[in-house]
Parts: sequence; structure tokens; C-alpha cells
Amino acid sequence: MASGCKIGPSIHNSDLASLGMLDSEADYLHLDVINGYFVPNITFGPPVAESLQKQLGQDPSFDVHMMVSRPEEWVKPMAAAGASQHLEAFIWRNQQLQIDTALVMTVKHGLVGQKLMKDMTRKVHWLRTQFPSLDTEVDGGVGPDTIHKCAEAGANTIVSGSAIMKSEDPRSMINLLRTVCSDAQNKRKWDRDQAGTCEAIPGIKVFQCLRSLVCRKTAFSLIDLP
Ligand SMILES: O=C(CO)[C@H](O)[C@H](O)COP(=O)(O)O
Repeated sequence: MASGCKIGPSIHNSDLASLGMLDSEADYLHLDVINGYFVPNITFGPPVAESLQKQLGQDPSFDVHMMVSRPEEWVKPMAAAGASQHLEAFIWRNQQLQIDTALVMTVKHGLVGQKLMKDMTRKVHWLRTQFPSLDTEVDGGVGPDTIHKCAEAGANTIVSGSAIMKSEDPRSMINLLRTVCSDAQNKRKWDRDQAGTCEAIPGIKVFQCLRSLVCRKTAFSLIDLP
């Protein structure tokens, strides 16, 4: 199971002239690197990442979302600038690559402040079911009103732009998002444990299992009771 919930403010949404506010409770910073290739926008590149790292140090780490042409050419410059990588188009073209985080875009690429596309949470759920250990990240339209949908589906790595950057208290917002995400993660674990118990000891743990809506053997287990 992917461990812990991580919250990463998207600096795409921040006031780039006063990045000091990013020295907050963030687990990582999400940098949208866009050069107009497959989204109609231009943001920033290695020099900005380098300046950010000089100002902020190693913690939080940088998650670089490269929505660029020829992303493979930018791996080394970005790594040298201090970024951990996230190469959307590169992974797309190289299906064989091992990955440790899957990103599900929950808005259309490129612009901030869009509405979460709820359908995308089905992808998150599929990923969580198929790859329980994989960090699954959502990006776009995630804030206090929508994070539960993503977290309940299984997302444990959360990019949030407008909700954090426009908040009067970004630190508290990050903590709130982390708490909602962790609660959903704990509930999934509890449900899974209960389902496992039902399978292993039918009848004996049935009353516990009844409380878990994921247990599909309850009826049979009840019949099995002495
Ligand atoms: O990837 C992005 C756009 O391509 C941004 O990271 C994303 O839009 C976050 O902003 P918000 O939370 O306001 O939707």
C-alpha cells in the first residue's frame, strides 16, 4: 500500500514574485513546466527551479510535471536544478519504464482554477486496485470541497493549486487537505483488513465484518454460524 498522504502546492498558481510563502507545510512542490507543445501556455524551466531550490533548500522536493516537447532532453537539466522528475510524455512513449508515481490529470492540462472532472476518479480507483503500492497523484481542481472524492478513490499524492495559493492561510489549508486524505487512506485500510478477516474466518468475525460494507461473504458467514 502506498504510504502516507502528500500534499504538493502547484506553483503555477502562485505569485512568482513572492515565493517565500511557499516555505510552508508542503510535502513537495509541483512545478508545471510547459513550453506550448501540447498545452497553450508557457511557464518556466530549469533556471526557475534552480532559483527556487536556492531559496527553499532540499525540502520540500520538487515534482516537475513536464508538459513539453522532447521531455527526455530536459531530464538532466531539471535534475541538476534540483528536481525529482515526472515525465508525462516520456512515460507515455516508453511504456516499459518503471514508475513510482502515476499522475491522473483531473482537469484539462495547462490552466489553473478549473473544475475537477469527477469521472477521472475512476482511473484513480483502478490504479489503486491494480497497483496498491503505487503512489497515485491527482492534479487539477482539488481543494477542500473535492479532495475527498480523490482520496476515497485512492489518491495519496495531491497537487492543489488555487485552493492553497488563494487561501488566506496556506499552511492550514495544506494540513486540512492532508487530514482528509489520511482519513480516507485509513478507512480504505480498515475496510481491506475487515474484508480479509471475513475471508479468513467466516462466522467468527462476522459481526465485525457486518460493519464493513466491503465484506461480500456476510450472508454466507451468517448461515455458517453455529
Ligand atoms: O497541472 C496543472 C495545470 O495543467 C495545475 O497543476 C493544476 O491546474 C493545479 O491548479 P488548480 O488546483 O487550480 O486546478
